[in-house]
Amino acid sequence: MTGRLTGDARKLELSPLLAHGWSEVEGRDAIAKTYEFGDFVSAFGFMTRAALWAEKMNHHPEWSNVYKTVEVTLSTHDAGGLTMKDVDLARKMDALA
Ligand SMILES: C[C@H](O)[C@H](O)[C@H]1CNC2=NC(N)=NC(=O)C2=N1
Repeated sequence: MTGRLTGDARKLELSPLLAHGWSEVEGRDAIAKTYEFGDFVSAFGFMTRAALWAEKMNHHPEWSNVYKTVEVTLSTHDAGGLTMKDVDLARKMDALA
């Protein structure tokens, strides 16, 4: 089980994500991003594809959808904070969006 990301490793892994629309969540060891799509079907299609990957990775987002918008928060519940699983899922979601 990979441990929580801390120190230089955390900075190294998070900085590219923070440069691409991800933000650290106040009061939680988590990252979040809001995706805006052209229409509802595109937003839901993204969620569908991302869900299949999340299941394959056995790592699942906390997310919500309102019309064209998908809000995503990632953290590893078993570790109580951010791990490489969150980084990997974030990268995959950005690739799918
Ligand atoms: C039993 C199952 O493997 C665990 O509950 C997995 C499922 N998906 C998960 N997703 C996330 N975000 N964090 C976890 O700790 C986690 N654990």
